Amino acid sequence: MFDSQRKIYKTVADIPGPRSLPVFGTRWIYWKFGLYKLNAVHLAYKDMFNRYGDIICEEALWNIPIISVKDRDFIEKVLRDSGKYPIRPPNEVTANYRKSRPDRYTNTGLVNEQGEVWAMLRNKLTPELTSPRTIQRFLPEVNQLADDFINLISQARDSNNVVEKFESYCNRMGLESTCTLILGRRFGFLDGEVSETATRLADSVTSQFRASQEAFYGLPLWKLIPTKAYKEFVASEDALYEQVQLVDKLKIYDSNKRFKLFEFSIVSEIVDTALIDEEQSCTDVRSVFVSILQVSELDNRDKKAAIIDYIAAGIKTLGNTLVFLLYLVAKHPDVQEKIYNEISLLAPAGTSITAEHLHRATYLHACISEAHRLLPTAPCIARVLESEVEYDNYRLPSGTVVLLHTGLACLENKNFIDATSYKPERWLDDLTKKSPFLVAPFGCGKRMCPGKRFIELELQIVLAKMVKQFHINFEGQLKTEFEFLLTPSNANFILRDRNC
Ligand code: HEM
Repeated sequence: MFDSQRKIYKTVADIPGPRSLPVFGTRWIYWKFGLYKLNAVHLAYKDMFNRYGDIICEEALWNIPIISVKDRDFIEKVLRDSGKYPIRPPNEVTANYRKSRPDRYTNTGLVNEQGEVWAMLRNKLTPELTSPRTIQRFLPEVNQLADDFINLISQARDSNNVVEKFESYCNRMGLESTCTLILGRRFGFLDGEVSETATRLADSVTSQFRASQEAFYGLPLWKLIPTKAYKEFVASEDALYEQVQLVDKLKIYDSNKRFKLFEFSIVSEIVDTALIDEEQSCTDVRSVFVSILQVSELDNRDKKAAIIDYIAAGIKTLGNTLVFLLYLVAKHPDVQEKIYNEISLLAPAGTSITAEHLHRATYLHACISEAHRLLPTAPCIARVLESEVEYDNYRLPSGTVVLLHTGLACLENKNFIDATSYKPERWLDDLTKKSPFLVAPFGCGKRMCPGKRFIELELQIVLAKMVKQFHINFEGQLKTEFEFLLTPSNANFILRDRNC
């Protein structure tokens, strides 16, 4: 095609990719006899980029194009140029289900909404969660969570110091930490016995991610009939909802330190009481919960939906990220010793980790950034283009869905020297620090993850305490699957006490 200056340009239809079928598009590649497996979508993209080059076109049902890119400049341009309301394609299963339940939801929630409704939810629901003050206040609680986690995995070791299925313990940590952050109290998910609630919640979140995976990469048959995946999704949404219903009966202290039964119907009274209580205690961890209850402009249904979304967004993301970080550290004993030396100097044995220690633990930070670069839980950022973008002589019109493969771009030697090696030292160099659009484990811009600060704190404290307590080992290679997130499976860690 030509533009007004007779310059030749190519369109979306010219972008290479797997063969497309009428109506079904390229979704056949994940069918039973297709080229790739649905639980290994991350490997499929690696292969497709090798076959077709740096830009690929897949087609969803009704031949709707989805463009995948791993070029650094393209990624940067799309993320940098996003406007007032950046559009992330919604999770269709969640959005459809929520629209069918007006008794429970007035909108599709912060994760899935767009435009002014999204901006309103973001404005009302996230300031407390993203505030550095909230995170500082949470520090003693995170120290305690990390101690309880270490206690749990110490007990879980067999006689050879092996913890089998380590990822299940990390998911329990994700569950306990996120619920503590969002609901303001401990739930006991790190106690020795796995409670039925913990199992149900963790299973619900796994089902949600699996259903999202099938909805996005498979055929959306669930729009016609309730498929197995769809039924599982509905059951998981119900389980999460019921869990939040329990919160309606949460006991919290009133200003005279007496227990009070919390009901959503008397929100304002409880909020007032809780607020007085907040002011009296600087170690209180209920501020996020209270801030959600406090938004007078929001319907109670929106408050419950926000709690559900936060819990669902936090559990597995944190669990997976923790496994990846500890795996990379386990595979690099030299790195582990450097962390140990740094932390032992800053926070000698028996002392809690403070904000000051963390501020000065530059090597610890570098180890975490490098793990995000090499094994990111969310290896791709999705956007809908808000205006036309030109790339390599292609013109992509506004409205095109693009998948920005930051995870794969991070593994390219043209973007990072010796890109596939775990080298935390690279983060001590100022040049590497200037890669905010490539190493973006929490996304970018106005739609960036509001849980980022909390997760960063949690990862720093858990890593520091784990390395202080154990020599961490891992035999062989970590297996990963793709469940809308990069997910570890059957991870067996060897944890030897340092003081033995
Ligand atoms: C290691 C843990 C986590 C990772 C890797 C992670 C990653 C992400 C990513 C990549 C996005 C998309 C950002 C974008 O499109 O630019 C996102 C969005 C989001 N995350 Fe997280 N997340 C984590 C933990 C959490 C936690 C603990 C919470 C809540 C307490 C949370 C709540 C959310 C919400 C509500 C959104 C949607 C924000 C919006 O669209 O405005 N996440 N997260």
